[in-house]
Amino acid sequence: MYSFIVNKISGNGKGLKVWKKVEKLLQEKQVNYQVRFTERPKHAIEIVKEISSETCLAVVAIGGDGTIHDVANGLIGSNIPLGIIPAGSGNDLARALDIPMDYKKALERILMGEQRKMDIGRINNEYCITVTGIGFDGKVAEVNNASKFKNLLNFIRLGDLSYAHSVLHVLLKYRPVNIQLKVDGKTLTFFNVWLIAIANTPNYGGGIKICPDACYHDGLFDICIIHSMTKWELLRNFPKAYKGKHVSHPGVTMLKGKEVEVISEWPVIVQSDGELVTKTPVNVTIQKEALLII
Ligand SMILES: Nc1ncnc2c1ncn2[C@@H]1O[C@H](COP(=O)(O)OP(=O)(O)OP(=O)(O)O)[C@@H](O)[C@H]1O
Repeated sequence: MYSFIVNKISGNGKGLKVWKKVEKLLQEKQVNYQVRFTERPKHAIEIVKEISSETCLAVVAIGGDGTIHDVANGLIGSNIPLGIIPAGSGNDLARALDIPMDYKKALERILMGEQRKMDIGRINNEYCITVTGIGFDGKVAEVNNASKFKNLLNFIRLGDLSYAHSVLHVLLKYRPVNIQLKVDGKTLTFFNVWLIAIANTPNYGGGIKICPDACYHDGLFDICIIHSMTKWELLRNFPKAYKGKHVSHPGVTMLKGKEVEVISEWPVIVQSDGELVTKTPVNVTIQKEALLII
């Protein structure tokens, strides 16, 4: 039996539209399934906990990265594989795992049953699947999640642009902060830090390649620190990040590590998979091959 978890409102209603088409296909193919719809943030975690690992072949999330974040947080430690049918605004995890954006192809792949293992990040008692962003992009996630403009862009099928719109909005007011970073026990200090991205997969924000070399099964985070740049420089270099070309700028430091601790001059927002998680200080550790993907 396949258990589907659908966030109807992901991608501004795309979740429900995709589910209706998927359900038709499942019936045509006579696949044994059950479905639950999420009713609120974090509800998917509770739903997953009610699923029996004895009868379940896979839990399939239909939604965006926030939905997958919740489903995966329920699945860790269960040995049930996670299937993904993208239906969000950004779909960065699907992109990183080469999961087709087309629901038919994504479903076919799930039904084929080939499994792979992926690393995940742990922050306190929460798990991060793609990228943990600290500082500027934590604030951007906060603004983006509350944005009405995101819904409008989704409606006209330009959902990928909503993150860029929120970036410009936050840029006007954000103040960079001095940060102490401990990577695998080594302490480093950075001044005027805009953001720190701790990445298991390369992209976030609808295709921004913040850590272009991040690999989901190497047991390491790729870490990007953007510091000592003026607002103007940040703005000018932002488009380059869509191709991962920002990394050669002197204000960009790239590191790798298994455990990252961030202490900042004042508390700044931490987001994981686009969801607000906590504020600094924060400790993020890699959990090698902790999630099965189908
Ligand atoms: N019924 C619901 N009502 C309100 N929020 C919900 C509901 N079900 C799930 N959520 C929350 O909706 C948020 C957004 O979902 P999701 O990230 O999947 O879509 P998205 O933002 O359109 O896509 P992406 O993250 O790929 O840009 C998540 O935080 C999720 O927990």
